[in-house]
Amino acid sequence: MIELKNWIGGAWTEGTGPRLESVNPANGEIIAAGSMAGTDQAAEAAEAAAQAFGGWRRKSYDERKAVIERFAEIAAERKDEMARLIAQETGKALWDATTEAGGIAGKAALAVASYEERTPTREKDNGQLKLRIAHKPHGVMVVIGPFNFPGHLPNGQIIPSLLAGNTVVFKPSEQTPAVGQKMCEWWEEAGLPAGCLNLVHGDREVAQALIGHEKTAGVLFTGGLPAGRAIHQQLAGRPDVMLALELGGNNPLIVWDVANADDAAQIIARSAYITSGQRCTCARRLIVKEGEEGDRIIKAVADLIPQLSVGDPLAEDQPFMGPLISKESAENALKAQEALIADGAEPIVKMERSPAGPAYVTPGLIDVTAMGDKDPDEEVFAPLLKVIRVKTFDEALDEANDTRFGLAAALLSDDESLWERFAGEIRAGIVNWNRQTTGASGAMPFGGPGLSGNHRPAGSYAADFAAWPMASMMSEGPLKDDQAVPGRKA
Ligand SMILES: NC(=O)C1=CN([C@@H]2O[C@H](COP(=O)(O)OP(=O)(O)OC[C@H]3O[C@@H](n4cnc5c(N)ncnc54)[C@H](O)[C@@H]3O)[C@@H](O)[C@H]2O)C=CC1
Ligand SMILES: O=C(O)CCC(=O)N[C@@H](CCC(=O)O)C(=O)O
Repeated sequence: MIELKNWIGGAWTEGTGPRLESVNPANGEIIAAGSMAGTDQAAEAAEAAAQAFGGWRRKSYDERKAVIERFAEIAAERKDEMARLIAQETGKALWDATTEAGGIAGKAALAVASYEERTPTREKDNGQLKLRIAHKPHGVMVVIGPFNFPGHLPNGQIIPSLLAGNTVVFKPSEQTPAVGQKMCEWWEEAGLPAGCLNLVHGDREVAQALIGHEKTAGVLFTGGLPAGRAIHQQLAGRPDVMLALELGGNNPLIVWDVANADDAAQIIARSAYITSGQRCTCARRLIVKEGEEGDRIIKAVADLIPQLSVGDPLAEDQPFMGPLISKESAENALKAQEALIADGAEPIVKMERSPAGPAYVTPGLIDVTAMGDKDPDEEVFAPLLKVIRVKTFDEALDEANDTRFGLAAALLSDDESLWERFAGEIRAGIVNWNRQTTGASGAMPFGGPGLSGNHRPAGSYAADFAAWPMASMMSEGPLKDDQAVPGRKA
């Protein structure tokens, strides 16, 4: 079993808070245990990061980049070890966890490219003056991670932060602390100076202590809307703190004028059911044409569902998907489905408990057309896809945009002119044509409008929230005031 420890100022320290256990949702085994940090230890971590800031920001960009590249080499060498740990801790199928582990290693090169494209120092001459735009680190960045991508997503905030010269306190999700700890061990091995990255384990109380600490200059959060809102409220009146919120979605997928229903069904399944529906980019609403075409698409998805195997994430014969993160999460998802049915939804393929174990559910497909406005605009973080039938493409667009969120959307269509209309009118940050809603590219921004965040996208735009711009006008040569001012006597 992995012993959970906090990493504060370069020292691995026992937590003084409540006991923390990380449970493998596939079989209920405890895979890691220890204690959460006390709130005093959270404060120590923020102080350690503040102390390390001066030394780290004064290192040259190339020196910082070298440490980050060493971390990436370790992550690439140990990808399989990380993939196994991710699979055990999250319940993701090993093939899925392997993709995440590969993303951890790949982030360094992407972040370097983004930094150099978006926030390098630039100078230009306007004839009389030199103009310079430089970028400065904020200071101590608090990174609060989710369970569903416990490595890749916080890593996508830690690396750009460090590259820009910030120092970091990282609090992984209490449901997946071991993956976060493993990444910190690799940073230590890569030679990151003490205090530049600190790890504190804990729940909301520890997060709140970090967010409210006087030395905290930025909060980079990935998680659900309720927690994102609470953080936004905690920081009300603190415009000096950089806040980047990467929240959930209620993502639409329109299928319109498609000849090949079976191929469409494969893409729909990858959008809705990958990672057991536990991706913020998962499609939640399938919008189809009323009548024969819609029926054909729905039938193709319903026929595909029994072929999507659900089982042990580490089985030799890999399943399509593993369990949800916990038994409670499975129970909540089934309750959400029952509430929809009670309010008029018609199950096409019911999401069911799986015999594989209490955290497992099977993919579900449910027609909510008759519910109209009674269909709640909420994210159900599970493999449940709602079907909505509409008459026209205009109605499909209106339906797709009828959400408070705005993270991801996709159109499956053989008609390019529909794609151009979709791209022009859809309100979402990640918008694809004939591709699944999931599996975003790290070479592009990652985030969206509405309640999916606060307009601080991650991905390649993480460079922007990792640094602030400084604009300078520079006049070379000996000081001479040669600017005429009206009303000044010579
Ligand atoms: N837009 C994006 O980039 C992504 C968004 N997500 C969203 O994350 C959610 C799933 O992840 P979960 O781990 O269940 O999210 P969560 O919101 O329950 O927890 C995320 C983190 O927030 C902390 N936390 C919880 N309440 C808090 C509070 N009041 N103040 C401060 N911190 C608090 C937790 O300890 C955890 O570390 C889904 O809603 C999903 O859509 C997940 C991945 C990517
Ligand atoms: O920042 C990046 O490198 C790209 C973001 C990314 O990998 N997104 C994943 C998972 C995020 C989630 O849905 O929870 C995706 O688009 O599938």
